[in-house]
Amino acid sequence: MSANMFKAAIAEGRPQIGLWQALASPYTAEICAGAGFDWLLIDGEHAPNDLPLILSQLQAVAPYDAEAVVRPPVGDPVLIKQLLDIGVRNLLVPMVESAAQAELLVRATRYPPAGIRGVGSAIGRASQWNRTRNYLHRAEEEICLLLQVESVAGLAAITEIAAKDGVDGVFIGPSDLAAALGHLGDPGHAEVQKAIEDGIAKIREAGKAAGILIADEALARRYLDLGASFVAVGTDVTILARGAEALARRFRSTDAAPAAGPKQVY
Ligand SMILES: O=C(O)C(=O)C[C@H](O)[C@@H](O)CO
Repeated sequence: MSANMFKAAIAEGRPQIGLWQALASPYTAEICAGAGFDWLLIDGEHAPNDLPLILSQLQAVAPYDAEAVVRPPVGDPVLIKQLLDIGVRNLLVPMVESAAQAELLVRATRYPPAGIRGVGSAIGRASQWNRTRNYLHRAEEEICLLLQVESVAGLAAITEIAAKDGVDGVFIGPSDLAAALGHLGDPGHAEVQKAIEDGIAKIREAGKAAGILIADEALARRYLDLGASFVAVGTDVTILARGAEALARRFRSTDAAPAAGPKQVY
């Protein structure tokens, strides 16, 4: 079993720069895997990713240095079992709000007696279908569990969540946190920024890795300076959408009507 270099790097505080994957495509995931990022977040919460599609993206990224981090739509131990069995080694679990929830999520990543992960390594990609020697007793050391704090309750419990044995890092979700603090759509609001910076400090005080997703370069560098060690700095969707729009504008005559957006069919 190869060592999880991403887990080791964030444990040592070595910055890991990531890119969000929301196009739900192994083809674009492979393009991004060769772009030079340390990690790619395969989003099962807000992108149309199901288990087979996540598997195909894991396989597409596997030959590259970029480490895949997968976000399930919810912190469900059954779904976590399935993700671990297809070979996910790094989990980012959304909306964690208590130490008790963190404890359950740690147990979901561990086999008995330490945890509740069901044993299916014989038919799982994670063990290379039992080609990996002693997988059952070694799996835990290479699994990286990252929990998201992005609500008022989560902020109140951030120290206890971060301190939990088995939690490798805490990610602050700026969009949901802004909404929770009454600033929907405005993660740059001073109150949100203070909560983020206080949160990073508390995660670091607990001796754990702090992470975030922020497309603003100045803020990303600010958080890295504050000690965040897994920072996603953009999304594949945004790169494609804004890049395509900018290119189209370069060739559209200035008096042409602006491109019509999609009919509101949803
Ligand atoms: O709350 C957040 O911000 C996140 O958790 C990241 C977002 O969910 C991501 O989808 C980008 O908007």
